Amino acid sequence: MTDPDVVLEVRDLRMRYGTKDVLDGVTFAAHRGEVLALLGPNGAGKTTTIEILEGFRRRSAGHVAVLGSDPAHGDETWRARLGIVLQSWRDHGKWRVREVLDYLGGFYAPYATPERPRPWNLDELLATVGLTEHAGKKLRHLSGGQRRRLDVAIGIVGRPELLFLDEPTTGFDPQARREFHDLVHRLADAHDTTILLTTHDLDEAEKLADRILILSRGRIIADGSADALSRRIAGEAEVRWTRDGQRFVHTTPAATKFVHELFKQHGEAIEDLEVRRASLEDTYMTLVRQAESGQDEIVAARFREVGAA
Ligand SMILES: Nc1ncnc2c1ncn2[C@@H]1O[C@H](COP(=O)(O)OP(=O)(O)OP(=O)(O)O)[C@@H](O)[C@H]1O
Repeated sequence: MTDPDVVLEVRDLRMRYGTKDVLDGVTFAAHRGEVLALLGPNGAGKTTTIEILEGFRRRSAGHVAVLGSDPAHGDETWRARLGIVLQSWRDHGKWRVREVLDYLGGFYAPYATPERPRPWNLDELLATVGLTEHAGKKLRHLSGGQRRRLDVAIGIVGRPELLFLDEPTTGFDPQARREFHDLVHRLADAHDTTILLTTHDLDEAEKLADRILILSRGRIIADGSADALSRRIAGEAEVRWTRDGQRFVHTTPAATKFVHELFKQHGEAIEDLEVRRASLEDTYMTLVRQAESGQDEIVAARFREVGAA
């Protein structure tokens, strides 16, 4: 029987453009309320994957179920349960923010349920994405960041159960980025929305995602929390300290024990102590480099270990 908590199920997904295999057996699943970040180098196939899941692109082979349906045959009711924020959205510059949201929101009204009133209340939505004071502005007068906030508002106006975000924070200033991160957490925690996002900002992925998926050479080469990936793959921490004006660096898998010994030996002579675990960026670079240099077997074995953790 299918698990109703599984919102996305992708098994052995393949995509070929001409003679080029872009997706070569992609497999992963997402559960209700989970936030997944899909990472990978330029051209890895992230947008292709997302477009297949959205029903905008026909896959070459493999099994895909999105909210229980095959996206290649998704009907209107199915589509109304999805939210999509594309990399860019072209439209009429003379429209005003409030009008666009009101107009698009209207399409979702027939699909309202007691648990999910649709569309989102307009004033609440404008406040949620920080566009209240720009509600009367024409689209062509919005700044890049305001435009991106509107893209997000368009993506969530129908209160989606599953939201796709393709590089959502491009052009956001630090405050808008932080507000957007809070919104993603709220959508996942309070509204039980499952979110699949792509980003090249690893710091953002680490902050937002419950799970990180790394796509490289047509396959998922890692799937796990940022913490689990960095612990299982990079394993070691770097300890830095100063003693008598001299700087020291030591790499160890047992940082706490090492620091304890260090203090036992040198006590207060230790200054500027720092313990640094491998960041998601270190992990990402290691994994992608291994995959690209053809060490897929090692990567796959480690992936299985992480998966089993
Ligand atoms: N319609 C198409 N026809 C032929 N090749 C395509 C088509 N769309 C994408 N590709 C190729 O497929 C590969 C994957 O592209 P895709 O846009 O999915 O990658 P991406 O991971 O989203 O990249 P980026 O990080 O640069 O956005 C690229 O090599 C691209 O050139």
